[in-house]
Amino acid sequence: MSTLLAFEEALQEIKHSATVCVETQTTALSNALGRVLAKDIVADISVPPHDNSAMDGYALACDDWQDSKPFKISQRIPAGQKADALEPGTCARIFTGATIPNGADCVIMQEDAQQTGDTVIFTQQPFKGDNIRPKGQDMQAGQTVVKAGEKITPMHIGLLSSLGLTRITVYKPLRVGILTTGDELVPAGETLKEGQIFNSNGPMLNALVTQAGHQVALCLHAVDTPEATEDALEKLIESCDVILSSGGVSVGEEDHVKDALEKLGKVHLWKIAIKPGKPLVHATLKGIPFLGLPGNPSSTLVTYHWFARLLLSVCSGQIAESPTSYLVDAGFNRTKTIQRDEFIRVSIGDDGLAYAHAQQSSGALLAACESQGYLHVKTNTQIEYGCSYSFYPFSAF
Ligand SMILES: Nc1nc2c(c(=O)[nH]1)N[C@H]1C(S)=C(S)[C@@H](COP(=O)(O)OP(=O)(O)OC[C@H]3O[C@@H](n4cnc5c(N)ncnc54)[C@H](O)[C@@H]3O)O[C@H]1N2
Ligand code: MOO
Repeated sequence: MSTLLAFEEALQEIKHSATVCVETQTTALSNALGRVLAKDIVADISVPPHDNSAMDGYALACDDWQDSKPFKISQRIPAGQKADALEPGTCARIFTGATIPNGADCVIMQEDAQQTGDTVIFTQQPFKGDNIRPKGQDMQAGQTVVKAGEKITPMHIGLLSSLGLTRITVYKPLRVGILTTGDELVPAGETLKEGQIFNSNGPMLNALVTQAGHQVALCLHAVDTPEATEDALEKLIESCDVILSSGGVSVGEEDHVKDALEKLGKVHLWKIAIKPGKPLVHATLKGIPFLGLPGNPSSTLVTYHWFARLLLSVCSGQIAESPTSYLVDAGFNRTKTIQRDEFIRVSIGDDGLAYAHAQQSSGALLAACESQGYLHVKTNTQIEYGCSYSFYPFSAF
């Protein structure tokens, strides 16, 4: 146990060893959803570009107001039209989004006005700035509005369109290679022979990588021999920016991934104090970052969520953000402690408490599908009913 690296230390080590491994390109903003911004975007105009009305109503200088005083309507300003300077002592009929004329400093909404012909009276006293959206309220010219490393969301597409942008600089998609290992594995669709199981980690990793916005460049499978493992790794090195593997990282003589890594590259860390996922291995192969995830499907899932997701984020140019968590109270007790940080698959009950799925084996995947996230129980910690622990919904990853 003493040789296991602490969870937080492993996270920091993987995060700090990773660098951006993709080039940049420009792309149409309309095609940029989910891409990673490569250069800060600085607003070159203010939005809105001029003071404008937040209401349909009347623009005037509020110092001119007196209770029930009739105001002449000296101009009509629909949105999208140039406004003339306000004739002193008058008001302008104005509509939502229209430019505030020079000389006016408030807008009275039409529900608080009585218009007769081309005059209008206002019974409520207005104040400076009422119903005016000032120039630059949303963004000021010169302001950095989106930072390099942010993933473009639909809100960003709207925001950048409001600056008039049509093209932006993004990182090229990260090409991820996936290697599954194991003599017992056959692809779904084939017929199982005695002792065989279907390969579930390959398709699951493919989906996780794709969901994160990266490109799966090559998926290979290697039987449990050193030659097959090295051969597959050599092929992945040729065509990928980062490589993930599943299985073959434990201590048995059928586990060849770690030896192959030592032969072809440099191993940085092996074995972490987490459950599930202990035999995780991190290496570099000819300059290419590599993470070997343990083969038990829930260990693959947990180590992907915590470590591979982080590595791929940094390599793809993203700002490495920790997954969002919140504190929830446990709805169960467990007196036994273990010397590993544990990620228990739990659901949140109607009472707001976290309940552990009955099946916590690292070989079981249905438990993850039937749960809502992880309860993080730190090393050597008991679980006490009603005490708070960090809950990470699966959507946080
Ligand atoms: N003597 C010890 N044995 C084991 C240790 C240990 O410390 N000492 N650690 C255990 C832990 S913890 C884990 S986790 C596993 C991880 O082992 P590997 O990463 O070497 O994985 P494999 O042995 O190749 O496979 C483990 C398990 O997962 C199934 N598997 C593998 N790949 C897939 C796949 N693509 N799809 C579906 N299922 C897969 C495989 O059939 C095995 O059942 O080691 C423990 N042993
Ligand atoms: O650490 Mo292993 O992933 O529990 O089975």
